[in-house]
Amino acid sequence: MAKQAEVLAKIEANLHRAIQRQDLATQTVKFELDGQVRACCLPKSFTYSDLLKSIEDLYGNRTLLELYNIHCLFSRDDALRLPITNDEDLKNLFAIAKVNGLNKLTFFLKKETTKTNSSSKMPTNLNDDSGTVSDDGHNRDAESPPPGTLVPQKRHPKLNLSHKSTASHDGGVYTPELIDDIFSNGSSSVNSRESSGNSEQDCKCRLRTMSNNKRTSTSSSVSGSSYSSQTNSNDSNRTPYSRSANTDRIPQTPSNWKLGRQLGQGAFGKVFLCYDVDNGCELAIKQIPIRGINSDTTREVKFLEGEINIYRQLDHERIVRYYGVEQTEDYLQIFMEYMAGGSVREQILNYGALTEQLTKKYTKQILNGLAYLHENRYIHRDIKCANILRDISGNVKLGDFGTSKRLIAITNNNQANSGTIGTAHWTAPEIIQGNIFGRKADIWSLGCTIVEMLTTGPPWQHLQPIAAIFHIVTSDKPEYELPKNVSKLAREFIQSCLTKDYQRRPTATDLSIHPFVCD
Ligand SMILES: Nc1ncnc2c1ncn2[C@@H]1O[C@H](COP(=O)(O)OP(=O)(O)OP(=O)(O)O)[C@@H](O)[C@H]1O
Repeated sequence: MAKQAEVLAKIEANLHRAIQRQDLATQTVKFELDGQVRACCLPKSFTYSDLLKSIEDLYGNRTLLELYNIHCLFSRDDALRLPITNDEDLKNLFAIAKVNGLNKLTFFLKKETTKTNSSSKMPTNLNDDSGTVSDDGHNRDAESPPPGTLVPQKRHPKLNLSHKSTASHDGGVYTPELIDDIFSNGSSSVNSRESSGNSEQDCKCRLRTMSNNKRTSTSSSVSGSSYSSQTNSNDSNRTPYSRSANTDRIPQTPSNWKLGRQLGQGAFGKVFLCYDVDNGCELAIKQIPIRGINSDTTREVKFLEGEINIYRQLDHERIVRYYGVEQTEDYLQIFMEYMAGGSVREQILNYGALTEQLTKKYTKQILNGLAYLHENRYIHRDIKCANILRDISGNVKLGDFGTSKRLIAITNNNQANSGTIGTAHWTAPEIIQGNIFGRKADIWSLGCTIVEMLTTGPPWQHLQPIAAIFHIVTSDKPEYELPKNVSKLAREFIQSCLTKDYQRRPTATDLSIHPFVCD
């Protein structure tokens, strides 16, 4: 009997060791194509051709011919996706995964067109093992799920934050960096947000706590444009989109308007001038193509609509005002305050790096906007010169807050291969490591943005996005070279923004008393 138990124990130990060996040699890799999530096992250091082979096995060989690009998800809350195009990208990816202790990689696959018309596009002799594909790319005819199919609920990797966060599907919401934050002011609303899980409801809750005295009054430094959204006790300065004086001044979405000239193009869509026929005002409108989106994306659009309706209530002289959102068959249209000077990115492209004097002025104004967002428990998530917009008087405001993550999901796009400069280089290390997405991440991005203003590019500007994010997580200090005449104070300010440990990184309020901006 004892002998039998001994033999059984030995077999069990051997089995255990074998399983462990197996675990070390392979890893689970997850794929998502048009909402179809599948997974397979690949060797620990697989090659680009292994990756393509797996995609072919899981989705059918014609998929490869239609594939536009393969993106890897780099942060656990889906804020950063980067293209994987060769073995070099994969090598960087493995290195980042190793540093971050990631065992599961997720790849997003995007087809050239959302509407798949495979029969006309594909050679007829191709071996198709995936059944017919419908307009939304879903496999309708397959009798049983294809190999590697995962249950749909698993679409987004669950956040595994070391601290409490607000609802995971929120856009630019607050995540406390420190455990103290959870129990300090606003803890009850954090809890209520977590329990409701309804982004619009939750944000309303939060905004109700915004006090009117936090709003700054219109100053002479602000644009003289009649569309400026500054609040003031004097209602004569109110935007035409404001409601009556005794409401919270939530701007109305224009209902009768004409499309004007194109102002610019970003990763997710085009921005146009928009003329409100009823009151003669000009706004900016961002049009994001959504024709042919699948049901997962429809859900993201709904969330974004809810969030923008909340952001409409944010009202500060350093924040570009949102005027609402509208959905048509073809586009999601976001109405915003028109900033006649365009972005600081364009300013740099047209006129070169900024002087320290101007950088200081912009930094001060960006800090004011950030402090307001952070006090109200929002995170911008995408601070960079392309999202700092200028009015006609040469003052700046923060634009595009809170929408980046949602737009990545809606357009299944990333910014690195869209002709725009992307976001990877401005991303804080804690985001790439998947630890937390808090206010301090905006401070890191601010540091990168100041480097961008002074040198025309962020730290590690010469690197490809995936190599840049590898260096962000592995290097002790970001790599950049400021012009020789940049002052010691400016250098210190940038260094403190780029403190790798987010717990030691200063807040926007701390920085607002730094001598660089107080002088
Ligand atoms: N509110 C606005 N007023 C005036 N022009 C704007 C406004 N918002 C955007 N633009 C113009 O449109 C361009 C594209 O803006 P968009 O926000 O789509 O992309 P981006 O921020 O430049 O890049 P990315 O998509 O990578 O964030 C800007 O560079 C700017 O010139």
